Amino acid sequence: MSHAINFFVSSPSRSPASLTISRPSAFVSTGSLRVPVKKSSRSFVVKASAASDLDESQSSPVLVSENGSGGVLSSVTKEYGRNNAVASSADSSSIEVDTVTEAELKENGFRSTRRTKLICTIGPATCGFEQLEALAVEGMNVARINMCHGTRDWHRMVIERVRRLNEEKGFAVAIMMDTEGSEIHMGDLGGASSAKAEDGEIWNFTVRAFDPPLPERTITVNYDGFAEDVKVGDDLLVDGGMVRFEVIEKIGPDVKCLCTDPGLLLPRANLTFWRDGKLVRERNAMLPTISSKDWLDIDFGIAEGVDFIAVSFVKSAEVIKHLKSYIKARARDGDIAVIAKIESIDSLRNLEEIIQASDGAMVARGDLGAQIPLEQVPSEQQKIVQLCRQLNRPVIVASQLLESMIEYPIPTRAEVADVSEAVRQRGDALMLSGESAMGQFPEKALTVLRTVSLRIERRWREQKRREVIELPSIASSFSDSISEEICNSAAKMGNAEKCITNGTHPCSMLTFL
Ligand SMILES: Nc1ncnc2c1ncn2[C@@H]1O[C@H](COP(=O)(O)OP(=O)(O)O)[C@@H](O)[C@H]1O
Ligand SMILES: C=C(OP(=O)(O)O)C(=O)O
Ligand SMILES: [K+]
Ligand SMILES: [Mg+2]
Repeated sequence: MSHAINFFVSSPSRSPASLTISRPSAFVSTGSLRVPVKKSSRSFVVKASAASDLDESQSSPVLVSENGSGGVLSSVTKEYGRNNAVASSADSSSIEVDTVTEAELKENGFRSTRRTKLICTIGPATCGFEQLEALAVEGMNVARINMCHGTRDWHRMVIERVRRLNEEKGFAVAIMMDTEGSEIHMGDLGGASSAKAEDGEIWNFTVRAFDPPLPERTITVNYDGFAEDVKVGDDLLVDGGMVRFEVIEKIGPDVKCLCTDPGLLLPRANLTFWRDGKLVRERNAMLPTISSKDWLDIDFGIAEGVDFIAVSFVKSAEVIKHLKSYIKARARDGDIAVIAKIESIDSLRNLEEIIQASDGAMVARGDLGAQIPLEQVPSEQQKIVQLCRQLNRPVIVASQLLESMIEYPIPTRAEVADVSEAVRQRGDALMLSGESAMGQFPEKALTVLRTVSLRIERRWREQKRREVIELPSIASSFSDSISEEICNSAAKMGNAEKCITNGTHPCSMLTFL
């Protein structure tokens, strides 16, 4: 048994448009959840329905035109005209399309079969209307805004642009708001976009507040207990170990640290400290998952009608349940899907109940890799993805999928293998972070995600065609079992025949004769 979870974004001008996240599961579907988007009276539906995820007619995202006929976004290629948002089709009910390239249009006959959804973190590199449109054309399904960065006015501007893109150009891009969470992190570097820490340099980590500019080699820390909690000899990991320091001296609110692994410091990067090879987490465990600032951001998200709220550093199911009832009481026309970010040891400990309580989960590998040994991250990813599939929850694989593309136009082969693996595991969505927020090649990175996803998905379909059908025996009498054998043989031969027409070696048919 398999089924699909559909993400619909319907707009008054062109409704309903839907995005489908589909995946097989041994479990029966759970029903549907309708979420309103107030400003544009757009609605968002998470709906489960019976469908095979390898069935092209069921698994592809759908954009449907005003009159209900299937259509394709004309803005995807110059050839199809940018102003006319929807093209008509002969068979209105069966055409299912996504944003597609011209090549895909030709190859698939106006049908995109991509089931893996693509999420882009929006930042300075992609917040312009045209940049957002370029991402939508490349296949962005969800725009993510990270409340760790930027002001609410900035995020509102991005939300308005995405809504305008949907209304004017016919896209169906959803909005995901990601909470800051109350983990320990650095300040904003006094306005600098980054700072380089070199091997052997001494930096001052302090809880004192400064007016910009900051004194040289100074990092402010958001957590008052920081200087108290660290000890001389502790390792201080920035952004999950991208830069590493050793604590060498404590002077009141200042902590002097020696850079032992050089690298680029980014504003508001996360900080973790390790003692004797173990993460120090006593204080972290006491911090609330949703801080008072996060609650204000959540109110903002509800007022703006975001489609998803991703909760950072979830520790238990309780916080998800609390947030869901909070949203239910406040969101006017419905609901907002709550995504649990799995990025801490606590979330791994309470994984099943957290996923059960959530509408979906994110494997947030960036911070997860700072909390557990790096070599454990791939197996945890696999476990989370599998569990989400069993529990019928969509799952996002996030962080560093194409990290090198922040600077370079092509990915490393290892990155391509990582993306392929996430799709092969049947992750429902892949997410770009720095690659799209502040990288030099956001569109190219998205193209890599799209093409790799399509390639792996095509492979499943080919494999599926070759699969030997296992048909359970259900006959209760001798004559029924004869009928059953005949039917089973016919089904197997039909399947084998399909293999031949698809180029499979005819010898494979022998198995069925
Ligand atoms: N709204 C924003 N304004 C400015 N910079 C941003 C914004 N969103 C993201 N960025 C930049 O992109 C980087 C990667 O984004 P993301 O992964 O969402 O954040 P983080 O690295 O804090 O987890 C951030 O470190 C930050 O430098
Ligand atoms: C997605 C993640 O969270 P954020 O980018 O908000 O730190 C992560 O840690 O992998
Ligand atoms: K965040
Ligand atoms: Mg994180």
